Order: sequence, then structure tokens, then C-alpha cells
Amino acid sequence: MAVAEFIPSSSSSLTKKASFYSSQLSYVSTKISHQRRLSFKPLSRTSQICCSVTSKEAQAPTVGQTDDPKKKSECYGVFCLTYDLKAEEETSSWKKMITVSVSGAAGMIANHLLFKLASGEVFGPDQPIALRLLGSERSIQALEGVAMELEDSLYPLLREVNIGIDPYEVFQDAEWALLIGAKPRGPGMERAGLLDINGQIFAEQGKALNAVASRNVKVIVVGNPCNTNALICLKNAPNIPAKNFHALTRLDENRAKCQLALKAGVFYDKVSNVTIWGNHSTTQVPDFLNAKINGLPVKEVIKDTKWLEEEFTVKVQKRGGVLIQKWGRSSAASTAVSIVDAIRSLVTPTPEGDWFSTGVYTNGNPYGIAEDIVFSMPCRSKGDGDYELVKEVIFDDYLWNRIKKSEDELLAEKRCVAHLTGEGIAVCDLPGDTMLPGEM
Ligand SMILES: NC(=O)C1=CN([C@@H]2O[C@H](COP(=O)(O)OP(=O)(O)OC[C@H]3O[C@@H](n4cnc5c(N)ncnc54)[C@H](OP(=O)(O)O)[C@@H]3O)[C@@H](O)[C@H]2O)C=CC1
Ligand SMILES: O=C([O-])CC(=O)C(=O)O
Repeated sequence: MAVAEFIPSSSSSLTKKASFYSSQLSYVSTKISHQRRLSFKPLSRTSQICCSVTSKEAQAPTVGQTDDPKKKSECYGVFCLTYDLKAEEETSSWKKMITVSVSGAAGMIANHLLFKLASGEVFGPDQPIALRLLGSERSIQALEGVAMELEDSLYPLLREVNIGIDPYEVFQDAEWALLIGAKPRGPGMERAGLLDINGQIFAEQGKALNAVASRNVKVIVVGNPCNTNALICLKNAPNIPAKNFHALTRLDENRAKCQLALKAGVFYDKVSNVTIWGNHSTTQVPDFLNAKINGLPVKEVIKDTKWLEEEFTVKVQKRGGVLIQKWGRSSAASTAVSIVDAIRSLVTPTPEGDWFSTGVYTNGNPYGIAEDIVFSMPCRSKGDGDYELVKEVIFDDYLWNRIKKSEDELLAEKRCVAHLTGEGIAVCDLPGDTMLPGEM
């Protein structure tokens, strides 16, 4: 694997784009050499926000024409124009642009998510954003369609869109990497097979992030099996703090809140302190012991313990599968909403007394969960992109036994991908009764 030489991202990423995109208006890419060092001539940070070095304001983008179609990801269409943000009164107070890379960008979830990112509802109304979209040879046409829809949406905060199929290009300077693309499990495919195929994708993407992303990039892995994919990704990115990698379990938390609200007959904003423990699979543990409704322990509001232990737990674990039966495809809109929730939970302070769930690296956890896996646990954030694990949670036998079952599953998944985490020869002894939420 070729590895790019890392150039610290302290200088403005805007300045870097100047030479990077000098052959503008082409957009198709495949693998290129990652060994070249890009040199960037500093520009005034206030002078250009977009990606072309030569200003082509009046020139229509020539989509599909490129000197070298196998070259690199490029700015797309209207996003190749240059702007002077400081000259526009309404934008002069905006923050420095952030770069968000999204894989699986032509897929269903991304089709909801990208428009939320571009609208400002995720990072705020004064946060300009650059979107870098990763597709594949399979999806490059579709990705172009997505970029066209982004153009036509006229989002003021969306200042740059790039599309490409090389993660070493698309993850360049990423401050957020939302890793959605993964092969869905097909009929007759073993779970071990899925772990291997998708694991390869996340090993490659981990290496790419390690080489070219911001050193403090926050990574949210959505593609399944997301916990183990996140573990593979972080193991392949040793120069990025392991703490920065998340596996998305926020959809499960939202599903659990909805079911508790329904049973208690309250609106779902009255449900708080819900933890999903463990794997994003049918071994996940929606925690009703620590959860609250109107500030009271759930068990004081819902006295039906049999419902909580049996129906509620299974409902949340299998919600994804029931939805697939009805809708014919896996949750996409609600998953996108939960990705927004997951990001917002990291960039805004957690409400006093509450917490949120996210799958994170277990090293140093205060609960006694096995180290060196990615496990969903309760977290709080000051809103700086970082988080701390919540200490004031209680366990009973029911909760702890289920947590252990999910832990066993993740340890088995980890053994199954040892060849992708640099830990030797893979041994696959996955428990037969565990599945993704979408499997029935
Ligand atoms: N964690 C969670 O809560 C949830 C996770 N998910 C997971 O998110 C992922 C994406 O879901 P969704 O957007 O609906 O799926 P889609 O099928 O709509 O898109 C998935 C994308 O994955 C990419 N992909 C990467 N490798 C392959 C491959 N080998 N074969 C086929 N496609 C591949 C494809 O893009 P390209 O060709 O550009 O690479 C495709 O566009 C899935 O893994 C799903 O299980 C879904 C719901 C909830
Ligand atoms: O299993 C799937 O692909 C879908 C999924 O993760 C969910 O709905 O939670």
C-alpha cells in the first residue's frame, strides 16, 4: 500500500487546494500514486474559499471532460467557482470552513444525510462546509447525480463539493469522516464473509485516513458490521487517536426512546439517559435500568418488567429487520437523522444530567468491559468533538449478563478479523444466533 506523506493540516486547507485542483473541472478518479508530496502556495485565507486556482467564474463546468480521467477527485460544477467570503457582509462572521468526507455517498443513507449537512442543521448556520464524496467505479455516475442535486439546492453554506473514488484523495484534510459505504449482506452470505469483505474496505480506509486526514479527524462508522469495522479502521490508523472513532448506535438509542415513550404514553422528548450497550446487532442491550422518563427511573414509570425485559429489548434489537420487511430496504432516513444526532452530540454540550450512546474504543473504560473492542457505551461531551464515558450508571444481573453476551460477540468478531487488524491469523468462531439488526 502506498502511503501519502503527511502534511500537517495547521495551514489552511483552503490554501492547499490551490495547486491540488489546478486541473479543475474533471471529476473521475481512480487510484493514483500516494507518494507525491503536494506543495501548496499559501494564499490569503480570506481570498478564496473554493477549489480552483485560476478563477473561472463565468465558465460553465465541462462535466465528464478531463485530461486524465484516472487522475483525482475534483471540485464539482458550480463549486469550482471562487468567492471572497470576507467581502460578503453576511458571510464575514462565518467560521473557518470544515471538511467532511462521506463514503457510500451515492447510497440511500447518504442521500438523506448530505442535504442535512449542507443545510447547516448539523454544524450550525455560521459553519461553511466542504463535502468530499467517496464513490466507486460502480457508483460514479450516481455520485455525479448527487453532486448535481447539491448544486441545484443552492445551499449558502455549501462552499465546495468534490467527488472521487480514491480514499487517499477524498479523505484529504477531512475533519469528519462519515463512513457509510459497505457491502450489504446478500442471500446465503455468511456473516464471517461479510466481516471479511467489509473489513477490507475499512482497513483500506483506515490507512487512507491515517495518511491524509486531519490528525484530529472524527470518524463515524455506519457501514455494517459497524463496531468491528470501526475497530479495523482505527487499528489501521495508528496516528489518529483511537478515541476519535465511533460506531453508529444512535439509531438504536432513538428506537429505544421511541418504544419507551410509546409504552409510557408520553412524548419521546420526555425520555432521557438511554444507553445502548454493546454491538450494533441483535445482541445490543437497550438499558432500561438507567433510563429515565420525565426524570424518573423507567422502572418507576413502566412497572411491567416482563415487557421491559422481553418485548422492549427484542423490539429494539430487531427494529431494523421489521422495517426491512415493511419498507423493502434498510432504514435510511432515520439512520441519517441519527448520524446528525451523533455529530450534534459531539459538537454541542450534552444537556445537564443526560448522556448519549455511541460505539467507542473500550480501553480505559470504567465498567469492566473487555478492552480493545468498539462497544456502545454512555458518553457526555462538552461540545468540543470529544467525549467522556459516564461513570454514574448502575448494573444488575439482567443488564450485566446481556452486556457480556454482546461483549462475547464482539470478541468473536475481533478474532475473525485478526488478519485486518495486524493481530495475526483470523479464527472465526462467531456465535450462530447473532445477527445485524436488519437480519431476521
Ligand atoms: N449503524 C447503523 O445504525 C446502520 C447501518 N446501516 C448500514 O449502512 C450501510 C449503508 O447503507 P445504505 O446507504 O442504505 O446502503 P446502499 O446500498 O444504499 O449504499 C451502500 C453503498 O455502499 C457502497 N459499497 C461499498 N462496497 C460495496 C460492495 N462491495 N458492494 C456493494 N456496495 C458497496 C456502495 O457505494 P459505492 O459503490 O460508491 O462504494 C453503496 O452505494 C450498510 O452497511 C447498512 O447495513 C444501515 C442502517 C443503520
Ligand atoms: O442491518 C442493517 O443493514 C440495517 C441496520 O443496521 C439497522 O436497521 O439498524
